[in-house]
Parts: sequence; C-alpha cells; structure tokens
Amino acid sequence: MKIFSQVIKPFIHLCNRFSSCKGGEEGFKVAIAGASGGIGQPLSMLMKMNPFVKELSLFDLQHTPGVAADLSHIETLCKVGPDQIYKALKDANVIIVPAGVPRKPGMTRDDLFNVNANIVKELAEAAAEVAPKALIAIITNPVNSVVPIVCEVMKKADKFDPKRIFGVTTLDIVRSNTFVAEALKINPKEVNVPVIGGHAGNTIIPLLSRSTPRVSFSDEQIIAMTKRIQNAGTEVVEAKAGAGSATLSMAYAAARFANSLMRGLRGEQNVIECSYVASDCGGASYFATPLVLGKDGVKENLGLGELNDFEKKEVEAAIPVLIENIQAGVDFVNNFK
Ligand SMILES: NC(=O)C1=CN([C@@H]2O[C@H](COP(=O)(O)OP(=O)(O)OC[C@H]3O[C@@H](n4cnc5c(N)ncnc54)[C@H](O)[C@@H]3O)[C@@H](O)[C@H]2O)C=CC1
Ligand SMILES: O=C([O-])CC(=O)C(=O)O
Repeated sequence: MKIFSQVIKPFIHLCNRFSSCKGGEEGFKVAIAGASGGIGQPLSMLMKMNPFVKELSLFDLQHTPGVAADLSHIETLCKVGPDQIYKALKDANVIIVPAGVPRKPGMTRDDLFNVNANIVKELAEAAAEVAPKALIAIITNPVNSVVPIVCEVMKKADKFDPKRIFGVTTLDIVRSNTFVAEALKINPKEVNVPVIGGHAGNTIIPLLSRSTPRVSFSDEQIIAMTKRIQNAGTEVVEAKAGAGSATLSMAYAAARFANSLMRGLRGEQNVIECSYVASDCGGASYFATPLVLGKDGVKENLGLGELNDFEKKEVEAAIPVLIENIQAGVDFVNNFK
C-alpha cells in the first residue's frame, strides 16, 4: 500500500503532468548527449517513461552501455540504445545536451567555458551533419555562451535555423514556482512565474509582477526572492560541497522542457515555455523569453511583455553581461584554430 502511495501514485502523476498522450501512437527519436552523467541518467529515465518517445538514443564518453541496459528493462515501449555519436544523433527529432563539466564551490558558470565550449562545439558539428532538423536543447553551462556556439557551428555548416536551438532555462522557472509557492503556502503546481534574460547570476530575471497567481510581495520581499532565484544554482553547488551541481531538479526541468518540445512537434496548441534563444526581443542577440512551441520549434516569440520598473532595471543590468557572454561564444567558433 505504501509503495502505491509513495512511488506508483507520484509516478503516474508525473507522467500525467508531462503528457496527455495515450501512449505509443506517435513517437519521436530523442538523443541525449552526456547520458551517463548526473543529469543524463535521471533525464534518460524520465525520457524512457515519456509516452511521446519511441526511441531513446544515449551517447556519452563513458558507461553508456550499462545505463542503456539498465533502462531497457523498464516496462515502457520506448526502445533504448547506446550509440556512437553519429548514430545516436542521426535523424533525432530532439537532441538534449547535458554533456560537460559541472561547477564546484567558488566557481562561476563562466569558469566552465574553456572545457565545455569544445565539447558542445563537437556535438553541434555532428548534429549539423546528421540531424540538421532536430530541436536542440542545451543544458551545458555556461548556457549564455554555449547556445551561441551551437548557432555559430550551424551557421558555418549552412544549417542554422534559430527556431530549433534552445538554451534550457526551465530550472529557473521550476525554482521560481517552488519558492513563490512556499512563500504563498500554496501548491507549486498552481504557480507559474515567467523567467527571462539568460541563465547565470543577474541575467536570470524572474518576472514576479507576472506571476500566476498574482503575488503582492513588498519591495524588500521581491528583491530577496529575485536574489534567491538568481543564486539558487550556487545554493545547490555549495550544498553538494564539491560533488557537482543540480542534477535531479535539472533532469526534471529538462524532461518538462523536452516534453513541451514534443507537444509542439505533435501540433498541440498553446504550448508555452521560456527558453534562451537567438532573438531580437531583448536588447542582446540571444534572450530568454516565453515562446510558443510548434511543429518547427519556436512558433512565436512572445517577447518581454510588460515589465515593472524593477524588472526593467534588471533587464538593463543583464544586457551588457549577456552581450559579453554571447560574444565569447561567437568568437570561440569563429577564431577556432
Ligand atoms: N542549464 C541548467 O539549468 C543547468 C546546467 N547544468 C550543466 O549541465 C552540465 C552537466 O552537469 P552534470 O550532469 O552534473 O555533470 P556530470 O559530470 O555528472 O555529467 C556530464 C557527462 O557528460 C559526459 N561528457 C563529457 N564530454 C562529453 C562529450 N564530448 N560527449 C558526450 N558526453 C560527454 C561525461 O562523461 C559525463 O557523463 C554542466 O555543464 C552543468 O553546469 C547543470 C544544472 C543546471
Ligand atoms: O549552478 C550551476 O552550476 C548549475 C546550474 O546552472 C543551475 O543549477 O542553475
């Protein structure tokens, strides 16, 4: 009985939250690069449980056959395989990239650039060759610079479609919903806080003025809540004390985002997620905003919308940081020797 209430019921609830599909009638190929890592493994499990996924292709530099064998015993229709990079990515509908090094205490996300830029550049080159129509969801940090790297690689290969390349910022929304729900003492399922900008420090801009349900925090509470959301990644890095950064909450967030991408691919209406994309909406050439997702990725960019004075100031402060982060990514590809 306990197993039903503690394990099976939450599992069914999770599947329902992710999807309204009856299962199996239509499915997508999802590839995960970095599938054996702290994010990769739970994310692969969530994808194996997602009824929209008919084929799950796992790629990593290590341990992939073991992860794939383990997942393949889960009683869902989805076929799981460990593959070498080209086979894993080939003709994928959705490619999710959590490949790369995580932070340790004292590091910024930018400190990961030197190692992770190269990893993602190589993966993007492979994707350009064998899956140019895939929707690519980048988790690897620093997201603000790595997404421009993928786009520059695609431009060089003449395969660039800005509607198909996403920086995954969903964890910022998930955290905002959770923290606001805690403050309001309500169920987080009922809360939705859009988060715009980027995915590092002061570029993470929660729009508490547009929270559903409406919040009536004092100015001090809004400042404190905004800081907590901006600092939440570091909160986890410090709590893990050298053992990495957020993995389980990130896997949840990426699974939610991938599910929305697939709902868009299926032609569902009004699928909206915030994500960091090439954009002319925010004052920097990449900006996270709410997006309507569709059969080709971004169907409509809903832009910044109405901001209050505090949020306008946050955007102004974020723009120079984003411009610098973006330039680092663009230069990395164009000056690569
Ligand atoms: N966007 C976001 O909100 C978040 C992003 N992250 C980022 O996600 C990334 C991964 O984090 P974790 O899973 O905790 O790290 P991890 O070290 O546990 O796993 C990374 C995996 O990537 C694999 N890998 C390395 N180079 C590769 C390559 N060339 N091709 C394929 N796989 C490769 C490694 O073998 C490893 O299995 C980090 O950069 C981290 O900063 C983490 C949390 C939130
Ligand atoms: O903080 C980190 O390094 C990982 C990350 O992006 C997050 O948890 O938001």
